[in-house]
Formats: sequence, C-alpha cells, structure tokens
Amino acid sequence: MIISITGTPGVGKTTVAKLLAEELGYEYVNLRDFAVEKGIGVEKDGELEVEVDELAYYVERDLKGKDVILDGHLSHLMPADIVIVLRAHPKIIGERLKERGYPEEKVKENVEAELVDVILVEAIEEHENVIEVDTTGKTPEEVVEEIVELLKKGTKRRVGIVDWSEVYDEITPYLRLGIR
Ligand SMILES: Nc1ncnc2c1ncn2[C@@H]1O[C@H](COP(=O)(O)OP(=O)(O)OP(=O)(O)O)[C@@H](O)[C@H]1O
Repeated sequence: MIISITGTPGVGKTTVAKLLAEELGYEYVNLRDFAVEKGIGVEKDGELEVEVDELAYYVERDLKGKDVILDGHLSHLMPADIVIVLRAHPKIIGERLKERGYPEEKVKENVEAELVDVILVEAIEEHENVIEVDTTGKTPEEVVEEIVELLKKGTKRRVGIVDWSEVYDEITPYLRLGIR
C-alpha cells in the first residue's frame, strides 16, 4: 500500500514519514530523492522542478503494490492508496520556516497556504481516501500513534478538522498583509 504524507513545507512530513515507516515496517521514500534517482526534474534556485505527471508515472511503475510511505509536498498528487495531510497552526509553520532561513516572502506564502488549506483541497480533489491530522502541540511520536490508530480502525477519510481562520489574528504578522 502506498501512504502519502503531505502538507505545507515545514509541517513535519519527513519527521512523521520516517517514524511511520519504521512503525509500520514500510519502505520510506522521499519523493524528491526518488525524482533525482529517476533522472527527472530540473534544479532551479535550489528547488527541483518536476513534471507531476512524469513523476506519477514512475511512482506508479516502480512503487505500486509495494508498502511505501511517500514523503513530499507533491505526494498527494501521486497514485497513493491513502493520503495523510499533516496540519499545523500557521504560526508554527512561520516560525519553523523563519528558523530555516526562508526569505520573508516564502515564509508568508507558506503560512498563507496553511491558513487557507491549499494542500488539503488539492488532496481532496485528487483522492477519496484523505486523512487530515492536526500536529499542533503533539510530538512526532504522538502524531504517528494517532495515524496508526486511525489506520488500524480502517479510517479512509477524515477531513475538515482544522479551521485556522479562527486564529487569523495570531498569524497576521506572518502574512503578506502583515508587511508594511
Ligand atoms: N510534531 C513535531 N513537534 C515538534 N517539532 C516538529 C514536529 N514535527 C516536525 N518538527 C520539526 O519541524 C521541522 C520541520 O520538520 P520536517 O523537516 O519533518 O518538515 P517537512 O514538512 O518535511 O518540511 P519540508 O517540506 O520543508 O521538507 C524540523 O525541525 C522538525 O524537527
């Protein structure tokens, strides 16, 4: 089974994906490394730009039928059996990306994306089996435990569990609107 772990940059995909792969005894696959290995995509300003359909072709060809945890912010656009969308309070995204040294514009872009559920909406458009997990205030281990419990219960779809508009005031400092 292919389980995609997706979400806004900085939400904790790699951390959770590696732990979950270990917990389930699945192979961990980082989508960016996978693309480089297949020789697809072009490096642009330190980012690998890939053709989503081309990447999906190789995922289908090489990973279908295997037990894999697919880590990456494009993994919800891949042929997966279940998509786990990680969420976090946009403030957490802002702080982590700032810590990582992202330019202000990029921090704001990703905080905004988390605020308006960009990845969740894309995942729901692509897949029926989408599980949303709020990681706010949870350790990576607690997040993995929650995911394992949901999978054990046979949960295939759980969405609409966060609404960051309620905390809008707390995140305006990170938003474009916050720039003066
Ligand atoms: N549940 C958590 N609690 C506290 N810190 C966390 C948690 N999950 C991840 N982190 C920390 O947040 C940072 C980003 O985590 P990670 O690299 O896994 O995110 P990501 O979504 O894979 O990012 P990217 O998409 O940019 O690769 C790391 O410093 C990680 O240690």
